[in-house]
Amino acid sequence: MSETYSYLGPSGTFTEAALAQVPEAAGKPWRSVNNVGEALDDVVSGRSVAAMIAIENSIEGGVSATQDALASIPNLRIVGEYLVHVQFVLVARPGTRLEDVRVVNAHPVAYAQTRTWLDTHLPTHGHIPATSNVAAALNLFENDLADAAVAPPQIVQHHDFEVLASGIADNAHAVTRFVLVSRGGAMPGPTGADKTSIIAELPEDRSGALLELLEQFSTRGVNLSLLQSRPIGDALGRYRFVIDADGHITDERVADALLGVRRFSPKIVFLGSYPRADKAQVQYVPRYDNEVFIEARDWLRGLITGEPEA
Ligand SMILES: O=C(O)C(=O)C[C@]1(C(=O)O)C=C[C@@H](O)C=C1
Repeated sequence: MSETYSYLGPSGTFTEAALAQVPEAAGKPWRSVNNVGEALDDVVSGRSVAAMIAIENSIEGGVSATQDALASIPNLRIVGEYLVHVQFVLVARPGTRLEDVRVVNAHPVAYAQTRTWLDTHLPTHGHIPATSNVAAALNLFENDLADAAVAPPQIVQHHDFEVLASGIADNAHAVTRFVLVSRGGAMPGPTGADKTSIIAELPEDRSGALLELLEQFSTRGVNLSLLQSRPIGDALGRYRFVIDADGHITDERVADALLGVRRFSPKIVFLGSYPRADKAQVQYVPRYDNEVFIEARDWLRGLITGEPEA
């Protein structure tokens, strides 16, 4: 079985920094890929044991390519979550001045996080998208399609770039959330500080369907940390919902909520239960404790089997 880990390269990306946080990946082969689809294809085909992919940025929101791929490729599991503080510099070929810059090469998510700075300092610039932040910078040495690139600050440690500006991110505290994705079957055990991710569709033409979806969680005391709609893509006005819920599928309240969603949603994709990156213990009120669900089930079973009530 493959021991390779796939990540968005080339070496030096934030995705690589996220993979460096995975103890099991240390000393194993790492494969640099060009996009999320290629990374997930490595996992599906068995070429890699897992892939690290960006799923959300604190400024730009959900990475739609990732969310859509996870919604449509069956049998994948998120097995871990990792956070990376992202910062950006504007680099160029040696000798370039800021006033020479007409076209900027940048990964779309990085571009969205540096827009205010770029619009202020280069109000007439054009933008060419790159496959990653590091690729954006290295492209400057490959061709002259762009004059500058948005790149991670560490890039200058390995390459001879002119740094035109530092700290160009719109928010100095931006964080990108990454997930490690493996094939179905893999599931880390509960730690008390877990997250469960699903993608669910709503029954069509039913008023209050979104409220009904949310009620499945609220009536079991399950907090949601992410709720995002993505177009299904087959018609205008049709959406699926990407949901992160606090807790592990083996927590009774989470399992019960998922059963509720399953009964009501025409399509639900279970993406996995995995430890939270921030290791924050899940908070819930005692009436949603495992024991309360178990006691209620035992009571019901007793009623059905005719056991005398205690
Ligand atoms: O990993 C990288 O460095 C990337 O270029 C990718 C990526 C992304 O896919 O969202 C990762 C983090 C940054 O927020 C911007 C871009």
